[in-house]
Amino acid sequence: MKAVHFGAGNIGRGFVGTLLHEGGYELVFSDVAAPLVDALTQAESYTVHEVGAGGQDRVVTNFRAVNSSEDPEAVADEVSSAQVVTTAVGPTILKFIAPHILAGLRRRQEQAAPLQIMACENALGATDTLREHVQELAGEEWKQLSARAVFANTAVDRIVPGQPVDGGVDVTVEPFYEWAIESGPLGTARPNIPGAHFVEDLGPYIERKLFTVNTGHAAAAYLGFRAGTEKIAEALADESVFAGVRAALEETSALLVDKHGFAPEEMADYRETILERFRNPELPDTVDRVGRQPLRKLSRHERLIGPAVEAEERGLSVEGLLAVVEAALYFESGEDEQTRQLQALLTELDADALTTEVTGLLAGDPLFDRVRDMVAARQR
Ligand SMILES: NC(=O)c1ccc[n+]([C@@H]2O[C@H](COP(=O)([O-])OP(=O)(O)OC[C@H]3O[C@@H](n4cnc5c(N)ncnc54)[C@H](O)[C@@H]3O)[C@@H](O)[C@H]2O)c1
Ligand SMILES: O=P(O)(O)OC[C@@H](O)[C@@H](O)[C@H](O)[C@H](O)CO
Repeated sequence: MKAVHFGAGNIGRGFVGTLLHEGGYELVFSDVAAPLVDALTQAESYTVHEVGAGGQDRVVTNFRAVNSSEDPEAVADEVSSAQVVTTAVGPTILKFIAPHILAGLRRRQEQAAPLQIMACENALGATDTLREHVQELAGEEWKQLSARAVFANTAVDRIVPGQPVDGGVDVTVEPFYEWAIESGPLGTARPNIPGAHFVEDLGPYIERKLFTVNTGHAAAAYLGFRAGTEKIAEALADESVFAGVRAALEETSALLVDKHGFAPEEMADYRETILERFRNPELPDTVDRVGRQPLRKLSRHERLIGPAVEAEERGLSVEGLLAVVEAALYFESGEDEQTRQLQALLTELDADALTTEVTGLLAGDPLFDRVRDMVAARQR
């Protein structure tokens, strides 16, 4: 069995690749970062160091790496004969993966079992997005090719911090992980991924993950940066940051209970586990990494504005979430391009235009006025 994984970065090596290896797949990493591809090509194994309570070292072997910029033909060949394709490249990069998948499907033998494709990104319906890109590229040809692949949405959860530049290909991760996969598209031929669970309706799971783990994380990063902290664990140790994270998460939990029927006690336990994970003192995670790409994180259906609008529409509290949105406007940490772009937009656009450009809210929408007022205050 062979799996091709696009994106050999933090979560690619530290989670997706690890579980595919443990599930018995021969692993082919595909990435565009030449030094990373070279390092993986030279390594016979790498070690995933789980740090924190219950953590152990796991060794990954039986992999190779291909540079998809330099050798797209080799990538198409690998995809054509794989059983599984996964991605962890970032939601905005999926459009660049689509041509490789299409090229692989064109070469795939017609009688082969359908290729199982799963995008492991922090976004709602990421695999659907990838399928739409492939389908759009294929045009009319999709009628012949569509039976050669199945596309299943997934929700993946494991905190994998940025790794030291000179740290080689080993990865430091937290011990916790969760991987939920939409079962419908796969039928009975499920991929062999240890610990993954298959669910009929992924919607509630991905929303619970994004609107708790990722909303809470964003809160820790944006409130933590304003409080002068660099590490996520340090941010949580600051009482006012902790209170702000907790307030935002109580609001998203109330929404998830109301919308999906999760039990309030189950949500309270889920929240506490997550706060404990954020506080892991051995995990070297930073506000830079967790707050990266604030334009994506502030967009209409993402982890802050998304749940805030739905909560407002249901008459639920949104004060904690709006406090995080406000803090995000002050985020200037790290080398990230979108962080620079947000600060530039704050000087270039007026408050109404910026609110719509960044959050997707239109004048008259719930919360537009409140967000616009926060933007205007930031610009004064
Ligand atoms: N790190 C985490 O804790 C975590 C957890 C769950 C989900 N995720 C999600 O996984 C995705 C990746 O996150 P990450 O933290 O591993 O980021 P990362 O930057 O460490 O890894 C991304 C990798 O993708 C590669 N890449 C970029 N463009 C590419 C292309 N066109 N083709 C192939 N590879 C390409 C990069 O070179 C890099 O190695 C994101 O969607 C993120 O939200 C991350
Ligand atoms: O990857 P992003 O930028 O969407 O979000 C940053 C972190 O919140 C995220 O990577 C978490 O560590 C991860 O989602 C935990 O499962």
